[in-house]
Amino acid sequence: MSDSFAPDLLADQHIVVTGGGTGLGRAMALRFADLGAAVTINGRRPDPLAETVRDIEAAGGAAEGIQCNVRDYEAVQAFFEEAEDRQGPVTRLVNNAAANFLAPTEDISPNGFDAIVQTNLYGSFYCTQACGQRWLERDAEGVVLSIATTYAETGSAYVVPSAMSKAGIVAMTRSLAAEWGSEGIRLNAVAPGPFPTEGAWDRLVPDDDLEQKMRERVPVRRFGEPEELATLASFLLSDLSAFMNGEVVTFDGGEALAAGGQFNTFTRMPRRQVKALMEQMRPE
Ligand SMILES: CCCCCCCCC/C=C/C(=O)SCCNC(=O)CCNC(=O)[C@H](O)C(C)(C)COP(=O)(O)OP(=O)(O)OC[C@H]1O[C@@H](n2cnc3c(N)ncnc32)[C@H](O)[C@@H]1OP(=O)(O)O
Ligand SMILES: NC(=O)C1=CN([C@@H]2O[C@H](COP(=O)(O)OP(=O)(O)OC[C@H]3O[C@@H](n4cnc5c(N)ncnc54)[C@H](OP(=O)(O)O)[C@@H]3O)[C@@H](O)[C@H]2O)C=CC1
Repeated sequence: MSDSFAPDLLADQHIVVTGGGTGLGRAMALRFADLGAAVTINGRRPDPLAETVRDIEAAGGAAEGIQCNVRDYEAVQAFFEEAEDRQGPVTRLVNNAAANFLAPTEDISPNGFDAIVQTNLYGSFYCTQACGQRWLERDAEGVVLSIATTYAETGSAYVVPSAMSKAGIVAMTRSLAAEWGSEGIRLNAVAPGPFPTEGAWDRLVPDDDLEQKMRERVPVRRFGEPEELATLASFLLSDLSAFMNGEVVTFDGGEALAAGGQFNTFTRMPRRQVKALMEQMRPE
């Protein structure tokens, strides 16, 4: 996808993307590197990290991949040490790593709840705190962008640990925007609608029929493309958005709003049919 950002929009930045080996994290890492940033990605599996680093380097960018489980506080500390040893001070963080599955809430085990909440909520806090500590100590500015979801606001059936932890990420974003704003540290979040990644689709989309129904929920009648999210994230990490702090940007083709309006269901019928129905109901 082409965009009209200056080619050096993110030059001089060292950007950490958690979970940057796959899906949306990978798309963001590729774009940030293309815009001049040095990128460090993490995740638990070495292969996706190596592949993404290889692709960034092949395109002329600078990237490092470091294995790390963001649920583990000590591992996160060691990750940031290693990232800075390799590519200098980290200046931007994207909290993207996440876990999710569809499950009836009454059936979720303590371990299942932990797997999701510790990755999403604890992992985002550990990484954000590690960056904040460094930036405050150095009197350096910094930006944190967290990937939330639209159901952090509304809640959603069958993904309760994810909804709880993403709501916590939004609360962290808003709280620290106030606490650290005066120190030159900004925090924002993006709430994406559906973006077909292997990680999300394998776990959240049971079959083609449901996929089609999910697509029809989106007013623009399509899913998002990871490159579109990468464009928005580049803007949010750059100085172009310097006055934006504590914001949650919904990026979903209008899906969340459309789900809320009680008569929006009519938009799934042919417009001509809707008009005919409404015409019948007009008083003589
Ligand atoms: C168009 C529409 C889309 C539209 C999309 C709309 C918006 C979606 C918004 C958000 C999207 C995303 O976050 S998408 C991100 C998706 N990506 C990921 O989830 C990547 C990371 N995920 C993972 O690593 C795994 O899937 C996960 C299970 C979470 C963790 O794996 P681990 O190896 O760490 O742990 P495991 O040992 O396998 O499992 C830990 C416990 O969880 C339980 N567990 C595992 N899977 C389970 C399941 N399906 N149901 C119940 N319980 C489960 C196990 O039984 C264990 O409990 P015990 O048996 O008690 O031990
Ligand atoms: N796709 C979508 O429709 C939507 C996605 N989102 C959000 O976008 C983000 C990216 O999701 P998406 O790209 O779709 O899915 P992916 O499954 O591709 O991305 C999740 C990434 O997080 C990494 N990860 C998971 N657990 C850990 C851990 N404990 N430590 C370190 N890394 C971890 C995974 O790597 P590994 O398994 O190797 O550790 C993987 O690279 C997530 O925050 C998700 O909640 C939000 C709304 C919609």
